[in-house]
Order: sequence, then structure tokens, then C-alpha cells
Amino acid sequence: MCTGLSYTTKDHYFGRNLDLEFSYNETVTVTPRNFPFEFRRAATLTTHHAIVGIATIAEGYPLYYDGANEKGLGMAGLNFPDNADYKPEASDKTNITPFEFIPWILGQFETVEEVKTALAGISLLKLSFSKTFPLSPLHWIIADKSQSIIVESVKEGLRVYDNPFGVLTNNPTFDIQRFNLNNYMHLSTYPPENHFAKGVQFDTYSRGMGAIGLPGDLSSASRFAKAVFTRMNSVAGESESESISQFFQILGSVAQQRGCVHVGGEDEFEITIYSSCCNTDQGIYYYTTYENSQITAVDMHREDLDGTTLVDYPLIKGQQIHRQN
Ligand SMILES: C[C@H](CCC(=O)NCCS(=O)(=O)O)[C@H]1CC[C@H]2[C@@H]3[C@H](O)C[C@@H]4C[C@H](O)CC[C@]4(C)[C@H]3C[C@H](O)[C@]12C
Repeated sequence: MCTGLSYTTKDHYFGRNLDLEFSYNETVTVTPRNFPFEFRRAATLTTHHAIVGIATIAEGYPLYYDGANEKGLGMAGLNFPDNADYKPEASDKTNITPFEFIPWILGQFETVEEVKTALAGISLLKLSFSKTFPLSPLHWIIADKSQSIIVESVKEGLRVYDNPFGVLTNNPTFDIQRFNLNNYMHLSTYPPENHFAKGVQFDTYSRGMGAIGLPGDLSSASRFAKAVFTRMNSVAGESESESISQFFQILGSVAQQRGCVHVGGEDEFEITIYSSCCNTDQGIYYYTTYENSQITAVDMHREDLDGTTLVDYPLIKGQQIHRQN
């Protein structure tokens, strides 16, 4: 499971937890403006916005998991098993495969408003990258500084939802995730008041009791409620340090610790492989990994953004300990 997040202080920050039991050798990948983006059924973008994000590079193509462009737009793909439904080629639409979707959007658009217009003309094509990289069942969060949307290609067609929460997890579909929040509207960051039984004295014996009932398990519906509560009540200063710290704290509230979620085999567990936070205004991609709590940064503007070749940095995965004596 995964959690995607968009959060604005003075700048806009966009990122995710990538929760999985294995990795595909993903790297922080910068795609410069003149790298030719080829699409299976759409015209090549010979020049486009530069992108920074995490991708697996296969046959010279950046298969992005998440990223942001130099104009401040962010986008991430999250698992959406059994619900994602990709389509045969549509003659009246631009056909984009799921693995091309992030480059196609981030390569061309600056705002969510522009993306919404473009989405009316596209269909997500049921076509794999290769035998090694078959189709992934995904849905996407796309965000700029002021708004966020969710895109889901389901049996009924392409669904686009406004997302006032700036959060996405996995199943079920976004309309159900949103509806489910009705169950939590009574939760509060303030101490509770007695509406339970008139005339009975209760003891507010602990801080945080106003949010008793907020789920703490790692299922996707529970992570959605937890992350929305944390994100919507979040208070952060405007500096870069305060903003990225708060961003990683929000992601940390729904991170997966090894041992808590079995997947298949007795010794197989889903973990938060990496957490990312891109300052989309500055083009700086920050990340931590499961074993490396130190924040590492890749600044796209330190690369030749007018170049034609991909630049990739392997994730620094080992714990970096700063000794004080
Ligand atoms: C599985 C990843 C999402 C994390 C997640 O939600 N896991 C939860 C699993 S579950 O719900 O609990 O079962 C997704 C996010 C981005 C995906 C990758 C990107 O889409 C890029 C390529 C696309 C290729 O088609 C397949 C390999 C791949 C390299 C994808 C593998 C995998 O599906 C990734 C890594």
C-alpha cells in the first residue's frame, strides 16, 4: 500500500510513501527538457517540461512512480488492484499507456486546471511496457500549489475527482474513501466533551482523547482516514526545514514497519521502502528510505535541464548516523 500527499505552506510540497515488499531498482531520475519522450500511440514530445522524481529506468525509458515538473505540478501512481481497468485503443481519444501517463502529464502541463481539460481527451490504454514490466493497476494523485485531483480508470471509464484532502491511498475507489470519512467527522484535536450520558462525570485522563476512534491499522481505508486527519489539522511554519519536517511527519503517521503487514510468505512483509517530499516550487526532491532516516536531496536545477539524457541517482539506503562525540 502507499500514501500520496500534497501540502502547501509558503511553497508546495508533493510526495508519497512507497510501501512494498521488494524494489525495482528505482532511482531519483531527472528528465531534462530535450530528452525525447516517445509514446506508443501518441506523438513524441521532443521538448517538454523537465521532471524530477523516482523511476525505474528500463530500455532507456524512465518508468516514473512519482515526480514533479519544473512548473510546480506533481503526480504519483498508487496501487489500485481489481479496480483499475485500462481500455482498448479508442479512435476518438489520445491513447496513453499507464506507464506513459506521468511523463505525458508532467511533460506538458503546469496546473491541475490544464490537466483537467486534457483528461477529457485521453483514454488509458491496456498495453504493457514489456514482458518484464507488465501493466500495473494504478490510480493517480495530481496536484499543484492550490488543488489536487484523483484519476481512476475503472470499468465505467475515466473518473476524475476533486480531492480537497490532498491525500490518496489505495482501494477502494476515491468516492468510497471520501464517503467513509463521514464516519470520523466527530473526531477532534480538542479534548472531548461529554455527549455520552447526561449527569455523569467523566475524566479526560489523557491528551489526544478527542481523536479516539481514528484508525491506526495499516489498511488503505484506515490510512486514508488517518492521513487526512493528520494533514487537515497539520500546523507548520513556512521555512523549508519546518515544511519538509512536517511533510515527513504526516507521511510517518501512516508508514509501514517491517513485521506488521504480512504479504504471502511467512517472512514477507510490506514496508515503507521510501518516503518522498518534492518542493515543487524549487524543484528539489527530498527522500528518506526504510533504513536511512537522514533526508537526502536532489535539486533538478543543479542538472543541465536543457540536456537530452536522463540523470539518475541511486537511493542512499543505509542508515546515516551523525555522531556527536
Ligand atoms: C506497487 C507500487 C505502488 C505501491 C503500492 O501501492 N503498493 C501496495 C501493494 S498492495 O496494494 O498493498 O497490494 C507501484 C507504484 C509505481 C509502480 C511502478 C511504475 O508504474 C513504473 C513501472 C510500470 C510498469 O508497468 C510495471 C513496473 C513499474 C516499475 C511499476 C511497479 C509497481 O506497480 C509500482 C512500483
